[in-house]
Amino acid sequence: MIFDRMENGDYEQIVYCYDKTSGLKSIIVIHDTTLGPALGGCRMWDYKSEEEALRDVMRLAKGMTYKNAAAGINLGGGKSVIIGDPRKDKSEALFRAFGRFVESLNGRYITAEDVGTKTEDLDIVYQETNYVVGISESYGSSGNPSPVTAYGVYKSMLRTAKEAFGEESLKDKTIAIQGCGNVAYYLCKYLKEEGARLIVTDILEEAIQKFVDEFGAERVDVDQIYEVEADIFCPCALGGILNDNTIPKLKVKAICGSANNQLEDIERHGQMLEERGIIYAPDFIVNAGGAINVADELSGYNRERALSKAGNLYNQIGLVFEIAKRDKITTAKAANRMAEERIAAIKEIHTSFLKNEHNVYTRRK
Ligand SMILES: NC(=O)C1=CN([C@@H]2O[C@H](COP(=O)(O)OP(=O)(O)OC[C@H]3O[C@@H](n4cnc5c(N)ncnc54)[C@H](O)[C@@H]3O)[C@@H](O)[C@H]2O)C=CC1
Ligand SMILES: O=C(O)CCC(=O)C(=O)O
Repeated sequence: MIFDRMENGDYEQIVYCYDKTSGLKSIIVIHDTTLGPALGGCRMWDYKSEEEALRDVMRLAKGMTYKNAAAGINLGGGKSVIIGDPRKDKSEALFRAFGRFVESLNGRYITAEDVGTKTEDLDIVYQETNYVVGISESYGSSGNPSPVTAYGVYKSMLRTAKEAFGEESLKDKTIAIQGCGNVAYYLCKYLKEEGARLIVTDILEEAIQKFVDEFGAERVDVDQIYEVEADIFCPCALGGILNDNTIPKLKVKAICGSANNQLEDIERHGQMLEERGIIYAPDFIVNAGGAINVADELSGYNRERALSKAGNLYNQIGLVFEIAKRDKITTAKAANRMAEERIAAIKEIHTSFLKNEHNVYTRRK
């Protein structure tokens, strides 16, 4: 069955990694390496089943192919998951064991952070492999990608507001934020400065409290976030949250957030949003700042350059809105089209033989 799923989604490689002593159970998925080695973070989550973990990592890996392609990054798409509770199951041995499996792929997969993993975890991974980005700045790396991701989300939200409300200001706009984590935190700094009103939720009480205290945000229960009266819904937690149950509840004019894979079904739920007159800013365009930031490391990290490229997501989102209107398709489809066209074009120029094939990884200083 797994080969059927790989064939249907055009996946290159799935690697199951197990280490008895550390208890590591991890899945690394390489979706597509047309543009270069597969880049994507490592998520640590307490999945209820192996199937749930596999489904998540396959969706995330494919999303990275599209994200990197649309953002103009010369890298393919991959992702990994570690099955376990990030609050209880982390250890040095676990992350070193994971690092050894990443190393065994010899550069076909480059890991980074995602939900449940942090810069300090990746510093441990770095003990075993060079194929890791977003480690501590003291190693000459780019550090935590979340501030740059948040900047890209903020710029994308300005462009989305222009599309939805006719002006790019977020002043006095109400933003409903799902997930009070890393990206949401840095994003809220911008939103607060703009004079937006914030409504937040999280499954963790302490995470919410920080946003209430620091940003004066209003809190709601986890399920209420879909029903609040707001201008923009900003998903910053996990994926699959725009679905048959939630879309009919939404009372917003636009959606723009950092979470990966927000639409449970790209075709159907993209269409449902369109029919409800809700402007959807496709997730993998909006949240590409993180990938842009860590990918920049591979050519000798420069913060200003990374921020400037993340800021350009304002224009990228604008382009997606234009393509959607021009081709009379949903914004979700327009974003996919943009990525697919770039991959197809680059594949074409890769047909001729080059002795020293240019490898982006070797450019790292
Ligand atoms: N950190 C980065 O630079 C990037 C993050 N992303 C995506 O953005 C999203 C957020 O990432 P981070 O802020 O780094 O993660 P994080 O782990 O710091 O924050 C996620 C927050 O969501 C909360 N959460 C989980 N399930 C929830 C639910 N059902 N309802 C409400 N809250 C819930 C968690 O308790 C946590 O506080 C993820 O989907 C991630 O894949 C995408 C690109 C880059
Ligand atoms: O932002 C990162 O940490 C690396 C890229 C990634 O995994 C993502 O954008 O989801």
